[in-house]
This record gives sequence, structure tokens and C-alpha cells, in this order.
Amino acid sequence: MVEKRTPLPVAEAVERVLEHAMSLGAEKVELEESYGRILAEPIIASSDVPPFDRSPYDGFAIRSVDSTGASGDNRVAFNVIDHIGAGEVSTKKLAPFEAIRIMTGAQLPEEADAVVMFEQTVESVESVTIRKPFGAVENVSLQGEDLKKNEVVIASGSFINPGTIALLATFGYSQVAVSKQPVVGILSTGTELLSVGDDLAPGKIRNSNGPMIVAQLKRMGLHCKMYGMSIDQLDESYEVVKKAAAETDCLITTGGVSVGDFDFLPAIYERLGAEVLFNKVAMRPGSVTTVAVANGRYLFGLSGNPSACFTGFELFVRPALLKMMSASKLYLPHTTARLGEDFTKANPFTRFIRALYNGDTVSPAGFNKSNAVSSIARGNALIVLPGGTRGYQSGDAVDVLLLGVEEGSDRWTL
Ligand SMILES: Nc1nc2c(c(=O)[nH]1)N[C@H]1C(S)=C(S)[C@@H](COP(=O)(O)OP(=O)(O)OC[C@H]3O[C@@H](n4cnc5c(N)ncnc54)[C@H](O)[C@@H]3O)O[C@H]1N2
Ligand code: MOO
Ligand SMILES: [Mg+2]
Repeated sequence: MVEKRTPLPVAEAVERVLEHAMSLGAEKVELEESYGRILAEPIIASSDVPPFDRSPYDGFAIRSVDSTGASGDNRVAFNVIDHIGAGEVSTKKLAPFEAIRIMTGAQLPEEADAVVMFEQTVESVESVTIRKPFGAVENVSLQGEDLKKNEVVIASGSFINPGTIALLATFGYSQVAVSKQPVVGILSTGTELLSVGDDLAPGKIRNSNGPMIVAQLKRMGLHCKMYGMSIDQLDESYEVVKKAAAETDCLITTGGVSVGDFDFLPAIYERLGAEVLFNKVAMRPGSVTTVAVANGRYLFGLSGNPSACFTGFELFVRPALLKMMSASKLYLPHTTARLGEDFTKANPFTRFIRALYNGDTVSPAGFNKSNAVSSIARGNALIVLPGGTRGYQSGDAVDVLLLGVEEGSDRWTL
């Protein structure tokens, strides 16, 4: 008799997986290598930003008090005593009705407290005149206006984006403490599988899940160990899984997790003495997604069906790997959008439909069965239709999970 499996609601399954994430500790990397990593310590401002009062314009630095009463009929004249560009510091100190020609980014000279843009002046050989009064600190970028020294600027656990890199550089971090990355292995199971370079043969298909997962990891900035393909033979598969599991923090297998005569992953987990967290999730595709833990390491048994495999990775593997790296935002970002076309199938389980989101509407990305490959490639999002619903009409508001976004969300919002 076929084994009866109890489906777990998706959110519960995700949380159960996350409970078992072990953290990996930190390491230092060069700043140039840190893009896409997770910060393992907060960034503290080591100086004010900007570190000195400076000119935001090309123009003239003046004492604002000297401009009092300036108007079209009463132009005030300044004697220009110096000329500085960014990186230069004037040694001169402004006396009444003196100005220093100053370029954007240059430190404000002593006594100067306002900047007049070139466009607001009339220049002659001996002086420069202005026609309106300037207030104190008018047109001045003040020291610390962006960030104050000792401020916590970015929290530990944040994704290092290009802006984070700019901050790290600003504060002189030539090396950055980042979370270590998990060692992830990929094994594709299935006697039907051919390598990418092989010709098709009767009953066989090329392994597309393996390369797809490599790319899903890559877009998280992660590398992986490849364990290739194994045929559906219990002893042989067991040996490969055992070896791979011992060498990795997280082993992702594809295929062989359902109830078929050649689906050996359940037996392999048993032989390994692994704790199976669940082997059925109330979702489609990916209902057979199985997650087990052995010696504190993850064994993700993703479905062999490509769309189920893809979805299983995004929903379960991705947040688990992020949690291992102590990231603060574990989940796919979520939005709502108008459905671009009718979707009339009933949903006993929560349905994840590969879809194209354009910022307003979201539409299924074509052939959408669990075995689909095409809609994975054509989509950039997943429509989420809750279980127990009877189908949706074009124009209905639906939940959408966004794929391929650098940094996710700190909440499971569905
Ligand atoms: N009696 C039942 N049969 C099935 C059930 C069920 O509940 N009762 N569940 C179905 C569902 S849902 C899915 S999903 C699949 C899951 O199957 P497995 O995870 O065991 O995967 P396989 O049987 O190995 O393969 C399924 C399918 O995917 C193709 N495949 C496998 N690996 C790859 C790969 N690396 N690249 C591309 N395609 C791959 C494989 O050839 C099969 O067509 O089970 C249903 N059956
Ligand atoms: O696990 Mo299956 O993908 O629900 O169709
Ligand atoms: Mg199967």
C-alpha cells in the first residue's frame, strides 16, 4: 500500500526548515569581493559624512553677513582673494567683502559660511558682485549632514549592495567581516537523465534541474559542489548521497522523493538516520518537497519536476541558506498586483504560478504544470493563490512573490 503523507501548510513548512539552520560564523574578505555577501558586523561611521563643511556648487565662498541688503539696485561687490578646487584647502581667511572662488566638493574656507553659484554673480576684472542676500550656511554641505561619527549605519545581517560598498569604502573598510557561505552540493537523481551534451535517446531527457539550481545559487552569490547525476538504484544512490552529505552543509537532490517504485530518497534518509522534517507540503507544484536534517546538515529533496524543483528552491532552500548566513531578510519580497487573465482552476493546495509581473499586472507565464520548463524561463515572479479557493478572474488582486531581487523581505507575508 502506498504511504499516506500528511501535507503541511507552506508557511509552517518554511518555519520548520528555518528552525534547523545552523550558523556558519564569519570571515574577512577584501572590499572588492564583498558585493552580495551578508554583513557579519554592523557598519559604524568612523567619521562624519561629509567630514568637513564643503561647497555643493562651483561659485564663490563668502561671509553671508556681507551680503546683507544686496539687491538688483544695490549690488554688493567682493574682492576675490583665492581660488580652490576639490581636494585643496585655502590658507586664506576671509575678511569683510572678500570671496574665494571655490569648486564643488572643496572645503569651505575659514570665516566663509555661504556659497554663491557662478550663475548668481556678475564677474569683472577686479570684483564679483551679487544681487541678493545669503543666509548663514546657505548653499553649504554641512559636516555630518549625511552621517554622524559613531552612528550605526547598516546593521549586521544586511545584504551588501553597491550602496553598502560605497559606505564601506567611505569609512575605510578595505576588508569586511561577512558571514561564511554554506557549502552546497547538488545531485540530480534519475535513470532517465542525460548530460547536457548528450543526444536524446528513447525515454531519456537532459538534466535541466542541476544547471538550473546552480544558477539559482549563483544569483544568491553562492557556489556549489557538483555531484552530477545518479541512477535510480538504492545502494548506489545511497553511497553518493552519504558522501555528498558528509562533504556539504546543505545537499540538494532533485527527483526520487515521491512514492514511485524508483523514488529512493525516502529510503536513503532512513538509512542515513536523517530526521525528515516533512515530506508533503500543501502546495502545488512541489507538494512532494522533502526536507531532512542529518548531523545538523540539510538534505533538501526537491521534486524532479522542473517547476516544482524551482519553486522548492525559492521557497525553502533560499531562506534556509540565508539564515545559515545570519541574513536578516530571508524571504522573497512580496507585493500584490492585478491578475492579467482568468485563472479558473480550483486550488485545493496553495498554488505558485510562474508569472510575469510588470509592476501593475501579473500574468501566468505560459504552460504551468509541475513539469513545465518554459514558464520558469519566461517568468520573473510567482503568483500565490491560497488553497481552498475556486479560481480567479482577470483584474482580481493577487499576491505576488518577486524573483531575482538582490535582497528579500524580513517577513513571510503570505
Ligand atoms: N502516485 C503518485 N504519483 C506521483 C505523486 C503522488 O503524490 N502520487 N506526486 C506527483 C508529483 S506532484 C510530483 S511533483 C512528482 C515528483 O516526483 P519525484 O520528485 O519523485 O521525481 P521523479 O519521479 O524522479 O521525476 C519526476 C519528473 O521529473 C523529471 N526529472 C527528474 N529529474 C530531472 C532533472 N534533473 N531535470 C529535468 N527533469 C527531471 C522526471 O523525468 C519526471 O518526469 O511525482 C508525481 N507522482
Ligand atoms: O510536487 Mo508536484 O510538483 O505538486 O506537482
Ligand atoms: Mg518519482
